[in-house]
This record gives sequence, C-alpha cells and structure tokens, in this order.
Amino acid sequence: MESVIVAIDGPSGTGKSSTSRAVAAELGLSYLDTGAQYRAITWWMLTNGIDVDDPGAVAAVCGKPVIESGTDPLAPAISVDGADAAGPIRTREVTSRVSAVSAVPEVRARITGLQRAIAAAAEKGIVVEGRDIGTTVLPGADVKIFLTASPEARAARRSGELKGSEAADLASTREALIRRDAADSSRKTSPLAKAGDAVEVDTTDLTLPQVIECVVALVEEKRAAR
Ligand SMILES: Nc1ncnc2c1ncn2[C@@H]1O[C@H](COP(=O)(O)OP(=O)(O)OP(=O)(O)O)[C@@H](O)[C@H]1O
Ligand SMILES: Nc1ccn([C@@H]2O[C@H](COP(=O)(O)O)[C@@H](O)[C@H]2O)c(=O)n1
Repeated sequence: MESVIVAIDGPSGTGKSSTSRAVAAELGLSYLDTGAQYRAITWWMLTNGIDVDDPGAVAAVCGKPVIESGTDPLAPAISVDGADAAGPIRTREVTSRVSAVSAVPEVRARITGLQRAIAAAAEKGIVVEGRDIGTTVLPGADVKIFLTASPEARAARRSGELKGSEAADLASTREALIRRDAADSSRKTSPLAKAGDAVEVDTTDLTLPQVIECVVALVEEKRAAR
C-alpha cells in the first residue's frame, strides 16, 4: 500500500484529535498531534519564567527545548527535554497562554520544521492534525479535511471532559474556546484556516464514529483513485 498523508485542521473541540487517532489506528498510519507540540513549548516557557506576552523573549529562547512527539495513535506521547509532558500541557494555564506563544513566527518556524521531518519519516503515511497543516505545514497532503462544529456543541463536549478544580460552566467554556479560535485565526503567521482544497465536515450533529467513518471513506476514495 502506498504511503498517504492526511491533514486534519479545524477550531478547538471539533474532534480533530479523537478523529485523527481513530483514523490512523484503523488505517495503520502514524499520528501527529501538532497542538501538543505548541502546548509543550508553551509549558517550557512558563516553567522557565519566560514572559509569554513578550514575542521577543519567546523568540530568543524557542530553539532551546527538545520536543519529542510519539506517533503511535494508540499511545500518543510528548516529552520536553526528556521528561513526559503529556499531563502538564493540558492545564488551563497552558491552554489560556498557548495562542500567544504559537503566534510568534520563530516558534512556528521551529515547530513546522519538526512536523515536516516527522511526516517525512512516516513510512506508511501519517494523519497530522492542527490548525495550519493543509495550508502551510503539508500543503501537498493527499487528503485535507477541515472539521467544524457549532460553539455550543464544542463547549458541551469540552465541559464534559473537565473535572474537579478544572471544571467550568458551559458559558465560560464556550467563551474561552471562541477567544482561542479568534486569536488563532487572526495571527499573521499561518493562522487557523481551511485550505482551498480541503473537504469541510460539520460535526455538530454527527457522532464520533460517523465522523471517523466519513474521513476513512475520503482516504480510501483517494487511494482507490490513484
Ligand atoms: N462528533 C463528536 N460527537 C461528540 N463528541 C465528540 C465528537 N468528536 C469529538 N468529541 C469529543 O469532544 C471532545 C473534544 O474532542 P477532540 O479533543 O478530539 O477535539 P479537538 O478538535 O482535537 O480539540 P482541540 O483542538 O481543543 O485539541 C472529546 O471529549 C471528544 O471525545
Ligand atoms: N497546527 C497548529 C496546532 C496548534 N496550534 C496552537 O496550539 C494550540 C493548542 O492546540 P490544541 O489542538 O491542543 O488545542 C492552539 O490553540 C493553537 O494556538 C497552532 O497554532 N497550530
């Protein structure tokens, strides 16, 4: 079977990670969560006392952390300087600061380089999910998908995940994800955007298995047409 590159982009909470992991597992492909990489570099900045609202300070040190991503869809992994970062990158603090760090052009150049190297090394192919994969990171991807969903559906999905001290009401979760999407869509360097040749899938009224089935069908259609 020929290698295939699948790019899945979209706003927060549209189901990119869940869909990408399942599609990669079903088709025997590698998987890359690019949001985890931006979260990892943000966590490193915060841990090292860097002012993440100062783009110059962020740019000056963004080459320092060693960020490594696992590509097994059944066991996604991310480490920073050799330490497991899977837990710390999901805190509310990192989530609220990551858009400031990911908007810095030097950060994007570095992370984009890592992403392209990982995709090039994936022998059977890879599903890469993020915000600018179809437009910037892998513009030649074989299949490009742009997932969307209403803010209400996305907030309900996210609220269901948060527990204990991280729990938030639906309205504040909705507000936070709209704010993050606005920041990600309005930055100058490779903003969150649908590639002209991407297939848009509105997941508002679809179950996760339905979205997975739809994406697998699009990949198989593409393979059959080769
Ligand atoms: N179609 C769906 N129907 C219901 N729940 C879903 C659907 N797709 C994903 N979910 C759930 O919504 C939550 C968010 O999904 P996921 O993390 O995959 O989104 P995402 O687009 O990767 O978000 P982010 O960009 O913020 O990381 C998860 O709890 C997931 O199980
Ligand atoms: N290709 C990408 C992927 C992510 N980002 C930034 O990372 C943030 C976290 O992403 P999650 O998918 O883990 O929620 C996201 O809000 C973006 O700021 C990016 O810029 N490009």
